[in-house]
This record gives sequence, structure tokens and C-alpha cells, in this order.
Amino acid sequence: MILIEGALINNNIQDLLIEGNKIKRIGKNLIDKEHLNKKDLKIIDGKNKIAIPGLINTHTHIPMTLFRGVADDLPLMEWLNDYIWKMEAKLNKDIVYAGALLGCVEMIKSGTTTFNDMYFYLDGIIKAVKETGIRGFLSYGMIDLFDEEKREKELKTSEKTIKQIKKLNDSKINPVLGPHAPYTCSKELLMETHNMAKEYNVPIHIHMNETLDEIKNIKEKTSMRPFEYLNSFGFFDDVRVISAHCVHLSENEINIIKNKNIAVSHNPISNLKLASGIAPIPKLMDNNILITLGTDGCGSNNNLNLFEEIKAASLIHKGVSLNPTVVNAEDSFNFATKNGAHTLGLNAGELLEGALADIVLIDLDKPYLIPKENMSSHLVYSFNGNVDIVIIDGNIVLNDGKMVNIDEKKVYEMAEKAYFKLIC
Ligand SMILES: N[C@@H](CCSC[C@H]1O[C@@H](n2cnc3c(=O)[nH]cnc32)[C@H](O)[C@@H]1O)C(=O)O
Ligand SMILES: [Zn+2]
Repeated sequence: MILIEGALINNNIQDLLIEGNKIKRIGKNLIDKEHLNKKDLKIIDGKNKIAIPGLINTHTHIPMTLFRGVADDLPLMEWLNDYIWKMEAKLNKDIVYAGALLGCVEMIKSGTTTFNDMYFYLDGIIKAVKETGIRGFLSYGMIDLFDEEKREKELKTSEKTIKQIKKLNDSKINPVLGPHAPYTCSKELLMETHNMAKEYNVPIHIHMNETLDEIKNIKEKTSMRPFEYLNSFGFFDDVRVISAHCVHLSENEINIIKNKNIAVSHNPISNLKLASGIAPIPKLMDNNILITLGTDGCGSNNNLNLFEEIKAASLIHKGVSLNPTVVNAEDSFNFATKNGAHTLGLNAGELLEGALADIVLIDLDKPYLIPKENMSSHLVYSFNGNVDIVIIDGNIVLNDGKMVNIDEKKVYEMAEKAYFKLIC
């Protein structure tokens, strides 16, 4: 058992007891109250620290850490077609492993305990997830470009991946289906994905309405907007869909998102960087739509620090609406915690008895956290993501700012080498 003693937890200085992978008790003087024997405990001194639920990043392409800084200042289609997809053709399992490892380390060191990913060479990603101890929702990203042969291949790989992940029987690694987007996937692929999601009871992760161009493209082909088109063949029925981006939406599409309980992964920094636009988050919130946060890949962000996303989400909507009361600190912190957990069906996102022990501790002796009051404001508007202790599924994976299970230096060296293989 792990006991966090005397930390700031849910606005009170108190203790938190972890048993197995769950939070067992939260309260004052737990050693006495729970009749605990110190020698059975791993005690974490929580003095001068705040404990928060681990953050949940609902849209990543984790191995893309290797693409950090290689193709900046471009619009989406040019970025994908002329740069990213060309370099991705050189990837292999080992390069992906190196990029994923770097990504997992980066996420843990900035307080993320769960991520929802879409990529390929999943063997490499699974290996990195296992070695670092993070919680992953992993999908193989499918793109058929309307080619039947490619479609069959992509669907087969997805099905194989779901089976492979289920076989691992590791509650920290969960399968998801990842059709890339309506502009890269045929209707047949999307329909098959829907059936497979129901058959295997897994969620679907897809890019939706990221740019005006792709919406124009779908409208020309189908006379419908993307959400209307997918809805026309029941894509959203009886499955959990996490839609990344949702930047440009019509009233009717907002109604579909609301009525079909679709979760939105808001990626404000990637959308700003690729000049895709700004999602209508306050309007979606008015419609009680579940908003979560994602960084997207490091080719378009360029990091995985979800605290930056929390801050950006709370700022940009104030700026565009000329209204400082929209997306307040609590809203945006909930996007990255409670809402992410709810979307992925995780009993996490809040520090509660019985919830999963996915916990982040932050040392308060940092200039940007002083005065040590109004912490819920600091965490959104002032904190930079530099966390000290991370516990995932009841295991300490970051201690004193250092990775516990892995040699960070080796990860950085491996990633550097992998990068040079990509650009040569
Ligand atoms: N099996 C596919 C791979 C799809 S993985 C998911 C893809 O999403 C791409 N991607 C990353 N960020 C974005 C984004 O913001 N919008 C659209 N695609 C993205 C990423 O580069 C990767 O190619 C194939 O054969 O190419
Ligand atoms: Zn993406």
C-alpha cells in the first residue's frame, strides 16, 4: 500500500491511501484511523505538495514526437501530403518504438497518465506503454483512400490489433478503432469499422471537421456535411465515438453530436498552428456536449504537455468571444480530467475513494505557484506542467521528477538516432 501523507487534496490537507490500483481512503490521520502498520506502507511525504488526478490526453499520434519541428508553419493538407506522409513511409517498428517511448516519457513528466492514440506499428507503441507504465487507449489508424484492397488490409490489421491487445489482458492497455477521417476513408471502411466496434465493444477514434477544405470535399462528394454524411449510415449509433478537432460545425452537426452523445476532443494548439480555425467550444458546452482535450501529434503542436492545452482552451474562447467568463478554469481542468475519463469509460479523473490510483503530485515551491492559494487557478493559468511524482494504476512511475522504470537518457539517445534515420 502507498500512503500520501499530508498533501493538498481536494482543497484540504489530508492523506490518501492506495491499495492495489485504487484509491482506498482519503482523509486526515489515516495511519491511526485505518490502523495502518508503517512497515506495510510506502509513505510519500505530501507536505508542500498538491495531489491532482492524472491528466487524460484524448487525441495523440504518439510516435510523432520524432516529427517535432520538421515541418512547421504549413496548412494541414500540404503538411500531411508533402511532408508527414512522405516521412511516415520510412517508419518501422523500431523507429516507432523510439518515438513512442519519448512520447510516453514526455507525457508522464508533464502529468498525463492516460492517452488515446491513433497510429501504426502498434507493437512498438505497446512496448513503450508497457515499459513506461502509462495507461494507453490504442488504435491502428486506418486510411484506405477509397481503394478496396487497401480497405481490406486496413480492416484486417485493425481486427488483429484488437485481438492482440485483448489477449494482453492488461487493464492499462485498451483497444480502440481508428478510421482516420471521412476524407481518407471510404464509406465501406467506415461502416465495417462501426460493425467491428459493436462486435468487439470498443470505442471509435476519428478526425472530424478539422478544416474548411475537407468539409468542402465531403460536401462535393455527398451533398452533406461530414457529421451528416456519417450519420446517414448510422455510424454514431450504439457506439462510443471520440471525434478529434470538430473545428467547423453547422447547427445541424451540433445537434447530431448532442443527440448521438459523441465526445469531442478539442485540440486548440494544433488547430491554431495549422491555422485550421477555432472550435466553437462555448456553444458545444451550452449544448451539454462532453468536451475533452488533446494535443494531437508533435508535428502540429509541438509538444505533449496537456497543461498548455488546458491554458490555451481557457484563453482562446475568451479572446474570440470577447467574453472573459467562458471556459473558466474549472471547465478547462475538467476537460483534461473528469471528462476525458468519462469519455474513455475510466473510473478516474477525480481523486475519489474507489477510483483508479492515477495521481500526480506537484511540489508547490515553484515561483509560478506562489502565493500558495487559489491553486485551481494556478494549475490552469500559471503552471507549466513540471510535475514531481506520478502514480499510474497504483504504481509510482515518476519520482522526484525522474522516470522510475526507464533510463531517460537512453530514451533521448534512441530518439535522436531514430530521427536521423527518418530524415536521411
Ligand atoms: N494506416 C495509415 C496510417 C494512419 S495513422 C494516423 C495518421 O494521422 C496523421 N495525422 C496526424 N495529425 C493529424 C491531423 O491533425 N489531422 C489529420 N491527420 C493527422 C498521422 O500523420 C498519421 O498518418 C496509413 O497507411 O497511412
Ligand atoms: Zn490528429
